[in-house]
Amino acid sequence: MHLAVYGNHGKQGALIEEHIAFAQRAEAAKLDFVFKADYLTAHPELMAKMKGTVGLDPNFLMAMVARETKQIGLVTTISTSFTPPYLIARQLQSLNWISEGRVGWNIVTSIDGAHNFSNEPMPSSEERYAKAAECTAVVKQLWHSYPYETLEMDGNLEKIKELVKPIEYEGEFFHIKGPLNLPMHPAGEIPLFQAGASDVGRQFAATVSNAIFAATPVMEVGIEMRNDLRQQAIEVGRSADDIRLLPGLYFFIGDTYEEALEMHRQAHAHLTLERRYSALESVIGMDVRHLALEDQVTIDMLPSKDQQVRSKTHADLVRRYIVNNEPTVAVLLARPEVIGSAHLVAIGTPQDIVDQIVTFYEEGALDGFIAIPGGPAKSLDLFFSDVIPMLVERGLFRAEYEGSTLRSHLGLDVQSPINS
Ligand SMILES: Cc1cc2nc3c(=O)[nH]c(=O)nc-3n(C[C@H](O)[C@H](O)[C@H](O)COP(=O)(O)O)c2cc1C
Repeated sequence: MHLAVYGNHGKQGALIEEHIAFAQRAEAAKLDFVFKADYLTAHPELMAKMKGTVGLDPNFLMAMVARETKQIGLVTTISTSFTPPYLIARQLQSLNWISEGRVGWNIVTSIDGAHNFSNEPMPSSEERYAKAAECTAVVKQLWHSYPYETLEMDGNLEKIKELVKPIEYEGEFFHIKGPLNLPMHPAGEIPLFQAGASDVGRQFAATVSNAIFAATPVMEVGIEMRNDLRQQAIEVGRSADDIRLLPGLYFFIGDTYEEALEMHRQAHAHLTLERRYSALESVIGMDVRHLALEDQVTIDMLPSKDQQVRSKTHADLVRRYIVNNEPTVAVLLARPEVIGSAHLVAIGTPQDIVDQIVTFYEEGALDGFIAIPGGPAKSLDLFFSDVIPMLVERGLFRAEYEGSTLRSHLGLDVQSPINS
């Protein structure tokens, strides 16, 4: 099982130290990687929650964390919609050298941000994925355009010229000559993650990525998505195990279930009814203000499937919940698909959380997870002190690292270390 943590817990003033301490704690627990999302727009809601530090460029942050850790993987997020592939290839390869092979790239097509890149209106999901596919292909070609072996040529210009070749890429979105100005790190190709699970998003992930960061609020969604991704991987000539489903696991852990539930209640206490209505409107374009809280939301009330939404993944999850449950307005407005990012919510004692993880794993709803800490510090403390050791004890998670690259933690083929 692959375990990771989502690091966005910087508080004003203690920002860098807090991120470093968090990563060091995750490393002591032998987690696969720390993960950082990234949004290229200012979200007042996030600013309020994270005290203004959430917008720190994750690449710079990971460079800092790399110097203060030794083994844990570092997965950073870069948008293919707004970042040129040469820059992406160079930044990631730089980070891979700085961290000695520990970097992973979370590929996002972005929900918004077009207004900050002279690119309004936001391109459609289909266009963003078409660009993502080209961008990723170019990035990989650039990485390979300057192979590691060049460093072993002892400055022999003729041999270097033979190895370092332009890529001469001509596509719909990009015209790029190359080669990259930085050699590939000997740890091998940087592992790819993808976030976005519409039909075209899944197809893209199944074709290129090693793992998908997913929002699977209920078990059936996880099982369906995992089976689909594995099947699609086979169809494009990969093996089913080449794609790993890693959902977000938003946890609230206490000594008792009641304590954990209270943590969850407090974490959502700021969400007024109006904010919940707006959240629903923003995800799915549906206004339920005219209904009473105890009224049922029925299938025929759903807006057209063809309307433009910010994220098909998130809109489909809300639609799916309404179709399957026809919930009351009150129940719908408390769902993680509406008030959160649709991640799986785990509330309870360490034993409850472990039981939930094991059930999902055994049912084939995940290959691991990216833990998203919720609640006060105690919740995170119990995650490290109790949940992880219990998973180790059950033989589901490593007690020690076997290597010191992200490829090694993910079980990908490991290249020979430098100078061996
Ligand atoms: C679990 C998850 C995490 C995401 N994280 C980010 C992120 O960090 N930054 C970002 O700009 N977009 C993020 N997105 C948005 C996706 O990149 C994508 O643009 C969006 O979901 C639309 O794609 P879709 O049509 O496949 O849903 C995330 C989406 C999902 C489902």
